[in-house]
Amino acid sequence: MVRTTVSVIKADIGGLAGHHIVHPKLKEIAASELAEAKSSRIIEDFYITSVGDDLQLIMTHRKGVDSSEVHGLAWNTFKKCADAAKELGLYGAGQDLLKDAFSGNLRGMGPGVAEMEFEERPSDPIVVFMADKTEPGAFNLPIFKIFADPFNTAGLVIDPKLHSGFIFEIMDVIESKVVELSSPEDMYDILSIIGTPSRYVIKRVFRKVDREIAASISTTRLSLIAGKYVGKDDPVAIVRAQAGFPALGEILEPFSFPFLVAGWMRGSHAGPLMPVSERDARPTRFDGPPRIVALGFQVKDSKLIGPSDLFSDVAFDETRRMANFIADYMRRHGPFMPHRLGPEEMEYTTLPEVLKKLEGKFRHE
Ligand SMILES: O=C(COP(=O)(O)O)[C@@H](O)[C@H](O)[C@H](O)COP(=O)(O)O
Repeated sequence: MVRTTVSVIKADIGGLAGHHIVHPKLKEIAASELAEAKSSRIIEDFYITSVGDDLQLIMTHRKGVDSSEVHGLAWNTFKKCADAAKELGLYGAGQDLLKDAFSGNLRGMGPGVAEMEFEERPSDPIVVFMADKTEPGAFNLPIFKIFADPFNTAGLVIDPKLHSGFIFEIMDVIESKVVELSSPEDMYDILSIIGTPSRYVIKRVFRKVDREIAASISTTRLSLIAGKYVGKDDPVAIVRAQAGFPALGEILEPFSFPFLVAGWMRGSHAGPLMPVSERDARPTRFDGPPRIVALGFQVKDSKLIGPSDLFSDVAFDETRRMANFIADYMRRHGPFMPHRLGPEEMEYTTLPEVLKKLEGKFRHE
């Protein structure tokens, strides 16, 4: 049986009008690079889109996860786009390409990667999530709800295939360590760490009965690679749906609540995560508010059928209205916490430079 790999690889390689949107020319270049790779069978299929100023390469292939050929293809594509971004004078051209030379894998190089390999079911629906102006830990709350909260996912109670629960692989991004915890039995332990999303990030989820991959989330923290703020990580995730996995509607349900995430202006503010259509993935207000797009595909013979732009549903209108209301409320705090993030998270922004200047002005009392 053929195994298919889905790779979602993204990078911010330059924005039109600041950190706003991707110029169409960059999408054209990426499309022509991936079309060539498809004809030479490096990949089987692809879909290109953008969310805010992040270029998104959604690809299927048969080379497995961490394939140097596929990662190399993404790297070279981003490099070509970055060159074009420089020529066009786009803002932050090449921003997420933090290393000079590709050395076989994108890990630690800047672009965000979510990948999974599986044997296709007769019908295999997936959801690809792409966020802008936030960090990977933003997925902790919705992924937990999808795979562990029976008030969100009815199937955890009703469906025998989901009833034994899921295994969460959680990464400590500061110490580069992972831990596996199982739901429902380790639920309180899971929550005790993923409630600190700046440090503990859900990386993968497996179905407990057979360890089948259920979700994969990018964990790149750009500031930890670069040692300073170089734009937000803007994570991506892949989630499998239906027939032994949560239903499409159970996967989307957590996003009907515009929960607060870290990011927004200068990566330094808490704000509501707004679910939007591809058309509305153009953050402007205070460089945000942070937003997320969800695309639904069927994977068939390693080809991508679709997508359907899932948050374009009017059922999310009320969430967007609430997100705008929360954005107003949070903005009125100006430079005060908890709108502005706490000192630990501000360490990787430009605030420490400002505080340093003040050091000499303090006197003991
Ligand atoms: O967080 C931001 C950009 O993140 P992004 O590139 O979208 O990951 C922005 O809010 C910038 O920090 C802000 O526009 C200031 O940018 P600079 O003028 O310092 O480049």
